[in-house]
Amino acid sequence: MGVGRRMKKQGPPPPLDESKITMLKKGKTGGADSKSKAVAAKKRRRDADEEEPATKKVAPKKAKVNAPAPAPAKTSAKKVDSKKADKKKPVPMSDSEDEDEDMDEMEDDEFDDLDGISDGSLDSQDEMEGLSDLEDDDEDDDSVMDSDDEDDHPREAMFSDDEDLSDAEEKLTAANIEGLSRKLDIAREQEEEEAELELQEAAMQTNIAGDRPDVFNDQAQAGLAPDLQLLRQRITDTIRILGDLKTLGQPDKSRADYVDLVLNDICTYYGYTRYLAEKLWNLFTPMEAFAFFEANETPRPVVIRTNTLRTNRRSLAQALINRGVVLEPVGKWSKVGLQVFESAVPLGATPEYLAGHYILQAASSFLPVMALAPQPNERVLDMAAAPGGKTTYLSALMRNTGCVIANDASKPRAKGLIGNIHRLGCKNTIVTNLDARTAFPKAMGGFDRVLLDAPCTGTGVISKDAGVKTSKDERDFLAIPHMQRQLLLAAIDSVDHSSKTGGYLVYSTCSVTVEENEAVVQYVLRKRPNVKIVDTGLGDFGSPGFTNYMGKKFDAKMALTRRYFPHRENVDGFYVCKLKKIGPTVAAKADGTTSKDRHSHRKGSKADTTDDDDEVIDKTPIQDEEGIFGSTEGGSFGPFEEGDDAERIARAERNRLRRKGLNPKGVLNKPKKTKGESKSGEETKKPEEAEKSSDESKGEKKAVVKEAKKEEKKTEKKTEKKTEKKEEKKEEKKETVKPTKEKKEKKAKKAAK
Ligand SMILES: C[S@@+](CC[C@H](N)C(=O)[O-])C[C@H]1O[C@@H](n2cnc3c(N)ncnc32)[C@H](O)[C@@H]1O
Repeated sequence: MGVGRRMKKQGPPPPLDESKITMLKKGKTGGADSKSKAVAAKKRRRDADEEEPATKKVAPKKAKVNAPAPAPAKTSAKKVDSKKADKKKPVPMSDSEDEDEDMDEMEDDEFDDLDGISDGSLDSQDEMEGLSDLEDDDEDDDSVMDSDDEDDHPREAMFSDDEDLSDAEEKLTAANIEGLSRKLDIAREQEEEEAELELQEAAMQTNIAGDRPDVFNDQAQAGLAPDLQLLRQRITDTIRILGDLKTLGQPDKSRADYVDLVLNDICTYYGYTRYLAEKLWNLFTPMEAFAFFEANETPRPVVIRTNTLRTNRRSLAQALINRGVVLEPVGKWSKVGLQVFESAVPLGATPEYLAGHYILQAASSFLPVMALAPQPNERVLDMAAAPGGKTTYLSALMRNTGCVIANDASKPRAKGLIGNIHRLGCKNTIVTNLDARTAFPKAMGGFDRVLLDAPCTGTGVISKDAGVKTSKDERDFLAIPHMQRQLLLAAIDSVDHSSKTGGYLVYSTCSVTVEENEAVVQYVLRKRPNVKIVDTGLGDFGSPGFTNYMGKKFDAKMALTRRYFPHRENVDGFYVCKLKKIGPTVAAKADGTTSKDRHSHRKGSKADTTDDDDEVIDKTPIQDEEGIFGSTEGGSFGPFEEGDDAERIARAERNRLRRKGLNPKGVLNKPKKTKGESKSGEETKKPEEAEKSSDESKGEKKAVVKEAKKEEKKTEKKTEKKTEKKEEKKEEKKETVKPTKEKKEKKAKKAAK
């Protein structure tokens, strides 16, 4: 079965909904709620199984393997019906009333001084024709307000019932009946597929005594292209065996043998490098890893974000429906997202798009902004901002007040950023084009909040960019986390810990690897004890971050960080960590004395005179109820210094070349090619890849090569010295030989005489 057929079979992805999180999570994640979720999921499945007799049977996949007993399954029709019933359920009055009350309170307490601000947003709205539904706008404004104060009741704030959700859906249903019925058909098909998948899963989990499939004898005939269907079958068989190795495994084969086999098959079937396949495999149980690899083969749903600076979600939905777009609210977790199922018009060219009423934005990239929860009138830094999906959301949540500094190191990308800022009408935003590792907080500091949506390897967005499967190697997984650490340290130092409204920063990546997420956070916790991990306020959506991984322990609060996966939440793979700065960063001088906080530019403090060349290492002994923050007691992942990185990277580079059968000396000492000259073979990078890992990561790679060259030169010098010495010795020998020759000649002459 080819990739295309696989996709066809799976159909379009299901709508985004946190209630769809049913995947079992791996024990080794150490995630706080993973076990309970898994148990709940199992229980749901068991309950459903008891309620309903089997209506479908799984045919035996291979003659060789005994077919597992058919498990009872939920009928898809039932699922669809219950879904419909759910949809028709009105939002309980009490909830919405409560919410209104809450909002009133919030307005009174916190936003008394924002009259002018709402005027501002209405002004901009008035500019747009046909968008005069001020009541609606007020609702959306409220939605902006209640997304904050994460320290009080983050969950309620973020996941309170969406006041316009039920209304909007009713209207959408009436106006869009044909499209929605088509959508329901699609949903039904999907449910059927899901039911079948569940059956397959159940079949995989069935433990049949005496059934020991010999997957090792299934080797494809040498020299022939692999039969993808057989390969897939063997992957599922091997995963089943790994689930119960004792009963199903061959006595002479170890777990490592099976893992090796299935990893090779995954590489062949899905097209990953062995290095990346292994890295991703290690994040999950075998069964879940399979689900993850599968999910990477299908696109995520198309989502647009309503720009509340220009319109509100209800008006936007109506306008797009009139143009033949089939859509619905993205889920209760967002008040501005719309999931698009079908569109008769290109979404990037509608009049609403051009007027900046919405932006095409992956659902997962709403999350870091929601976690940061910027407040009106604050000063916010978006450190790596292009193309601006998150910047423009920040600006909207701040209702075009305060100031957002949107920075990006890439000039071409910064141009795209400016385009989006203009289109969406963000008037509180300034664009800078700086290397955030060194520019902040030197150029500017003292921000109330900082967002670092870091450049990453992109392992969370493989469905969008399949190139990641083969382009990311060991070098990238050393150089990119190195840059992420540098950026995050700069982000921390740019936050004003004494901000009255903030003092927060959010670190996010669209990658699922531990090196780029928990390990980076762990590193900065050690380097900056003046920050602590706090709740993201994103509720139960997503999974907790790893508190331990492959024997390495992280800070216990790492469970407060959130992970999102394509196969669990049907969103791009993503990581979100929220930090609170609780004290000043202190610069350590060479003589051991410390200077004052270097990030108080805003207040004109004299502390700004800190020597910028000093390495900033926070030595403030700040404690919380559990002891010193950032303590890595018992852990082994975090502590290492910048210098260590360079050495590790250089070593990895040499090893990589050797593994490829190349001579590191020859490759690394090659003279530099001039601009425009193409590089040879494996050194060539695709443009999109180059963009992803950014100019800066290229800089990192150059540094790697430089480092390696240094080492090579050292060894060259040594060998030169050795050969010099050898030659000297030879000369000496010659000289010692000469006199004996002369003596012999003299003797011979004498004898002749
Ligand atoms: C994941 S993207 C940001 C996406 C953006 N936040 C959004 O939502 O549209 C990472 C960005 O980091 C930028 N970048 C890479 N290295 C950087 C550095 N040293 N300083 C600032 N920006 C950098 C890249 O140019 C890229 O645009």
